[in-house]
Amino acid sequence: MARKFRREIERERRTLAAAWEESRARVSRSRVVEGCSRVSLKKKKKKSFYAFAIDGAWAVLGLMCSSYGPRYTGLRIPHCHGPFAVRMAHLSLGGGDVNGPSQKGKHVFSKAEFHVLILGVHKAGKTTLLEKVKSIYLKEEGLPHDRIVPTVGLNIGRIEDANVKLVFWDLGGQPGLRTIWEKYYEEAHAVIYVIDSAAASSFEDAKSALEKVLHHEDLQGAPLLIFANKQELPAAVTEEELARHLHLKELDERPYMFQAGSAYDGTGIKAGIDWLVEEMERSKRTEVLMARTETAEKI
Ligand SMILES: Nc1nc2c(ncn2[C@@H]2O[C@H](COP(=O)(O)OP(=O)(O)OP(=O)(O)O)[C@@H](O)[C@H]2O)c(=O)[nH]1
Ligand SMILES: [Mg+2]
Repeated sequence: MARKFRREIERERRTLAAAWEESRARVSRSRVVEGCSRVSLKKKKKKSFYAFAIDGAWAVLGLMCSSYGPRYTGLRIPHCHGPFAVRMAHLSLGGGDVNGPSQKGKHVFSKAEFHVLILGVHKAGKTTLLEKVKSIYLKEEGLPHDRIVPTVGLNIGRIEDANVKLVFWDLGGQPGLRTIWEKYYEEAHAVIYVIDSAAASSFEDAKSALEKVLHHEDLQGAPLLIFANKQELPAAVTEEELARHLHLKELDERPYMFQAGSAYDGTGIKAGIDWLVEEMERSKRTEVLMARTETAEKI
């Protein structure tokens, strides 16, 4: 009886000891888990601190590049202004994608792409101009003049400047083809309107076609470069004379420039494109088109 009683006490003691061991193991296991979570919490805090610091740096850089930077610091960062800066500040201040800083970097460093429409009446020299633009910027031979035929569809040219990508759309200028022009207006950031400065007989047609372009609501605010082409010909009028001939009233509402030049020898092309790029970079229209593209990308 006493032996039986002792065995029961022994069993009870072992059960209690096992329970005690189990509870100790559970506590230490939870400590290990807790320890882990503390470490990952620390890491998380560190990570979010770095993310915050990087975001802050982007914000400062963005604001420095915007119009506020030069105003308050007297420093202007070259080639870093206009919508590019606004975009940088916007992205860095949380307006960008939800995919984190790496995505922001991707957007900030990718070049802005602008679409430029090349319009004008037939034989003004649009396609020859596009070929010259490609040969100047891409440093490769364009099509020889005698192989350029009247345009029926669309010629596309892509070039990259130091800061931007430019996509040119060259359309046919024959009267029956001009109805196609407006299909491209909505997506265009700017227009190059080419005129044969040596063909006075075509000025009236060039003027009325240009007036229609300027009246179209899909092209509101688009910067306009009027390229007075074929300047190397003796009969060519200067850009001032051409401006007098055209006498365009609607021009006051948009950024515009008359540029004399030649698609044959390349004069005036770089100056014209430099002006156009600057105008596109600061244009309200560019901001609107960019916002529209971003929205479309998100959908
Ligand atoms: N002298 C001279 N001729 C030019 C110049 N640019 C173009 N041409 C000539 O003008 C003619 C018409 O040139 P295109 O480039 O085909 O004109 P376009 O405006 O594209 O004509 P469409 O496609 O019909 O609308 C061609 O014979 C060209 O060689 C230039 O700067 N100087
Ligand atoms: Mg053509």
